[in-house]
Amino acid sequence: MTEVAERAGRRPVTGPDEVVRLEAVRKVYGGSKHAVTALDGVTLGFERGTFTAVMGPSGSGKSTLLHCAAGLERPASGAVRLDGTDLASLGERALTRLRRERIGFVFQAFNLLPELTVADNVTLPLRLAGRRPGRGAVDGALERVGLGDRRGHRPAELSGGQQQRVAIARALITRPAVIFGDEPTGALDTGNARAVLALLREVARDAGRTVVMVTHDPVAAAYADRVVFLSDGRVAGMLNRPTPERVAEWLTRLPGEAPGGATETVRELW
Ligand SMILES: Nc1ncnc2c1ncn2[C@@H]1O[C@H](COP(=O)(O)OP(=O)(O)OP(=O)(O)O)[C@@H](O)[C@H]1O
Repeated sequence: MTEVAERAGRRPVTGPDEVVRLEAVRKVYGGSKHAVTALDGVTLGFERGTFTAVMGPSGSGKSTLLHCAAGLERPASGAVRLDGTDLASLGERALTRLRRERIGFVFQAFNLLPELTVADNVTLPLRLAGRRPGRGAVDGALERVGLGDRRGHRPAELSGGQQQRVAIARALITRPAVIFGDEPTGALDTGNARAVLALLREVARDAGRTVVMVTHDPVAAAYADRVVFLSDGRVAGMLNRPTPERVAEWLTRLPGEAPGGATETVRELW
């Protein structure tokens, strides 16, 4: 753990092609009496076209990390850069605009509007941003997620997996710099979860998007290029080219000290 933190301190301020960079981010909830340190000095970069899974025990700070990286919450100290912009330099309106235009979100509960068609759900972020969606863009996004023939359907007429794919098409429509997923497969059965994970991987590899996903599931995490492990609000380690077995092994070591293998994987990265 210490090794990661120390090495993180020596890293350059921005990496080669990092779309998102957190630098010594601390986030504290509550007042002085009941303060909870959700993030305790997280330094981390996410490179363009990569798929990262964020894992760790309940309460380790995964959602808080996502929220700070996406500008949904402001850190107590430290910095977040997204697509070249220091989020602290933006006021609320500019931050909202940046979120709409540069970030896609995929949540466990698909968050589709039931009264809108699939096509209208997908184009919602563009319309909220005052842009007029072209038919080609909508069809392209729906075809990418394998739902080209469902544009006129309502969410209730689709399976959970299909609804999540609509949510991914909606996340893609603005051509965002980064897509954040908070347990995107948490409500899906195995088959649908696999399809959604394969799609997220494809979105990173083929479409060059940067995907960051919080998950509790080692099998889901193994679809990513890299797993970041959090423990007590800190980066406890990282694993490149994860397999479900190695991820599970890592999880059993958290939040305690990570011996042998941890050092080996830390070396892989730094
Ligand atoms: N709005 C809040 N107010 C007070 N404390 C909070 C708030 N949000 C999170 N926390 C606390 O911050 C810590 C980190 O929470 P976070 O939700 O980021 O963890 P997590 O790893 O995503 O957990 P889980 O896997 O259970 O979703 C926890 O101790 C949590 O109780």
